[in-house]
Amino acid sequence: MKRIHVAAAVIRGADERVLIAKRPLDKYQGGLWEFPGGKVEAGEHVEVALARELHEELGIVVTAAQPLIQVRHDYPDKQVLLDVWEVQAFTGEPHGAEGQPLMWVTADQLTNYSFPAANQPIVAAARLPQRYLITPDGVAPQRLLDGLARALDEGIRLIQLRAPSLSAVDYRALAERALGLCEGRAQLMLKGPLQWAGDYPQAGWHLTAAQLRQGGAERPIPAEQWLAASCHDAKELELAAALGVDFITLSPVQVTMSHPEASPLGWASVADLLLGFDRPVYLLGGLAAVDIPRARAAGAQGIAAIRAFWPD
Ligand SMILES: Nc1nc2c([nH]c(=O)n2[C@@H]2O[C@H](COP(=O)(O)OP(=O)(O)OP(=O)(O)O)[C@@H](O)[C@H]2O)c(=O)[nH]1
Ligand SMILES: [Mg+2]
Repeated sequence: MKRIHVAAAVIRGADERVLIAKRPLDKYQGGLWEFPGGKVEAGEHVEVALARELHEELGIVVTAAQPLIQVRHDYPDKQVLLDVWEVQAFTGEPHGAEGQPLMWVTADQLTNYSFPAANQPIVAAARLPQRYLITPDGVAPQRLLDGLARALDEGIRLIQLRAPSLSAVDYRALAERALGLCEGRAQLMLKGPLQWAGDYPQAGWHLTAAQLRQGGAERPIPAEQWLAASCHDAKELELAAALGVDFITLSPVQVTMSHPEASPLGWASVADLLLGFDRPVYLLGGLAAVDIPRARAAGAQGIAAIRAFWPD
């Protein structure tokens, strides 16, 4: 069976809301919500197809778009490659040119709508920012919380509380305070034994590669809690996908000050590793905000960093 190449769009409105459309009842998967788009024609460039489909279905003209995520999915009767782009700017007022109902929803509200089975990673990608801040280790708790507050002011929306030099008791106390600070403003990811995850329903859990390698065959925490993992090679990507994580970090892309001994993957092998991996990926290791476009072009969600995103 030939895989059908589909161009689809996460369209951001002025208030960061996302446009979704209801598939007509007489179509394949009719009645489910979708990200507007359609099939790429033979020989057509995907960006051209995206612009054409959005003009046909919504009457808008795309003026700025960048790749968000690629998802391969096998339905019982067809195989699709969903090539999803984030549309940041367009002209015209979207309307359902084919009579399909439209809705603008916040990214977090996307989880309240029924999408085709292939869409789960797309919804995750639409909800996640481009920057993932990892906190520096060895910073006194009050200074760390002050830094976090400033990072939030600077627009950081996803944070991993990493403090390997703290005792379990001190880490948990810090986690409580950091959660209070992040409430309603950012998603906090915690690290540590999985048994702790139930104590922090607002937090996500970020697994180490060692936890991933020990892990079973089932997602260890509820779907409402974000689950992430640190990956370094093809084997760990495979384990992360099998466990059903929502997103990963892939490192080290370049040599970094925090892990000078690790040999870097380099951009070429990063792009190879990401081909066919259908969950949001943050590239990590010696990267900064200027590398985000390159990360996107390589198929990643964005960049994870300590130094580059810590407001010191
Ligand atoms: N546009 C779009 N298609 C999706 C999504 N998720 C998903 O599985 N698909 C699948 O990808 C394919 C896209 O086809 P489509 O029906 O939009 O194609 P099209 O606009 O060219 O329409 P037509 O060929 O039916 O006239 C369908 O098999 C659809 O089920 C999504 O979020 N958006
Ligand atoms: Mg369509």
